[in-house]
Amino acid sequence: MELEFWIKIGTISSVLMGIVAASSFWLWYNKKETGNKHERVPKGNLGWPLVGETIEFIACGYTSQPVSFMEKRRSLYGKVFKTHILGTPIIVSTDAEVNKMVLQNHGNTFVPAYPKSITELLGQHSILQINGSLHKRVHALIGAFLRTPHFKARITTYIENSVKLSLAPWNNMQFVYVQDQARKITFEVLVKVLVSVGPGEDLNSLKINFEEFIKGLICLPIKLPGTRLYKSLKAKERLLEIVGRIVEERKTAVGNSNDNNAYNIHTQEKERGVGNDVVDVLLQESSDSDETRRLPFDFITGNVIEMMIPGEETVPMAMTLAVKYLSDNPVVLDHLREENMELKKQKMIDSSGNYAWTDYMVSLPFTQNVISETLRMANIINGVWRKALKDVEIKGYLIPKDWCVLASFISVHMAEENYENPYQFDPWRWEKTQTTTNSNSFTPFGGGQRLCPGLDLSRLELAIFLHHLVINYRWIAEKDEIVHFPTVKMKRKLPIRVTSIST
Ligand code: HEM
Repeated sequence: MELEFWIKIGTISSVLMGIVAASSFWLWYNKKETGNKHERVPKGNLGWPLVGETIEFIACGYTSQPVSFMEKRRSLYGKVFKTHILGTPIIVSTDAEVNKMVLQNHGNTFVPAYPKSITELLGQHSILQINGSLHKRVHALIGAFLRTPHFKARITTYIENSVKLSLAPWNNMQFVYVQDQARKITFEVLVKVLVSVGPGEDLNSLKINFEEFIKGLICLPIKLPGTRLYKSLKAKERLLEIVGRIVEERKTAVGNSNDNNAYNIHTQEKERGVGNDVVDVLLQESSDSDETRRLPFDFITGNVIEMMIPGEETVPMAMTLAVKYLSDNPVVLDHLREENMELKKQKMIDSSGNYAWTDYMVSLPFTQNVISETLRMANIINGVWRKALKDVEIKGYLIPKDWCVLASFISVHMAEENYENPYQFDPWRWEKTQTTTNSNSFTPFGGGQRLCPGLDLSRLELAIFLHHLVINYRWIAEKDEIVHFPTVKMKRKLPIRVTSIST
């Protein structure tokens, strides 16, 4: 009994000593960072040892105002401050100009920084992780391909068909769960863009395994059998197998149809991004006459899967939140319906009746404003993380080498100084000359070297979805809430009851 007592006392003392030692280190570290050269490091508080200010950060993510974590510190320390969240000390910028400088990344000072579980799952050649000239080249190839008239025409028709097919049975459903329906539509489109796989067995396997794969993006970075990370890595192996087989078949088919290898095309054509999907575009690069520039097979298969990550959750969440905001703002919905009914009428008069890319992207200005306003308020990607490769000074703030920076988009999008009544869903604000989608204060798709190449594709998908939704249906949304952590979601997947509009 006595021995047990002393063991307990011994254990408690060791734990206490550990806490004291960690706290002393922490105080020293905090002081070190604010002293001498680090006077110019932004002010702030690194919080508790190990956890820093993570608990408050996460707690705010579960409220209706996740930006309150940033706002509180901004009012205490200024627009750029330091904190310690999710296992790392970090400098947070809520300043549009500082964010711009970080994103522009002159002199390649900043590299993407992700939690360990994400880097484990991404693979070292992922477009999301690579830097320098290879990144520039791959980014430009994908961007150029997605801008080709050939791609725009094909994908417009494909998305239209996919949306119409998905919306058709809504009339017979008691509740439509918008979040699920939107996910189904957008995953099909994404897979079409990347590997041209249509509905069927391969699409189902890709969907099942991709869902398993992304569950591990935010988890404990332990790779033992049975752990979340391990299961996700296994799912990625299965994804690589499926995509690998498709890429192999494509290579063989092209090789058989043309002895000179159809992928060995003229450089100018490559720059124009000719091809039917991202696999085609990357395969063209794997046959470059300059051996040093050839993209290896693993690079192509890995990247096709990794490019699904930024596209898979973002577009369906934007669709879902657009429906949510429209349900809460009937005047906006009426105006949106009017504009889209008008286009429909015009198309019925027009002999072909077909819609083109420009119909959705140019001829529906109010719809595009609804999309901009949805992206501003939804903050589906609420900011990006970077790591400084050297000491860098921006607007008088010093970001020391090896520190992480969070360029917080949500803080800029929800600040009164940038948007009047920022919590009001007001698509008309985009008609005012000073509010433009090209400004530093509007960055839902990031900016600079890593500006989202799927920007126009996302706007197109959203416009097609909204068009066919509002011309065909009226709806009443059930009560639901937006959750902001770890990613933006609707608590109940946004159930709505629809009635069709008879024409
Ligand atoms: C509403 C929808 C979307 C939003 C809000 C969004 C947002 C973003 C943001 C903020 C970045 C920059 C990340 C960074 O700087 O580290 C990004 C990058 C990227 N996005 Fe999107 N995205 C969307 C849709 C898509 C789609 C549909 C695709 C697929 C074609 C896509 C593909 C990519 C890729 C490949 C990158 C990496 C670019 C690079 O690092 O060079 N995104 N996206």
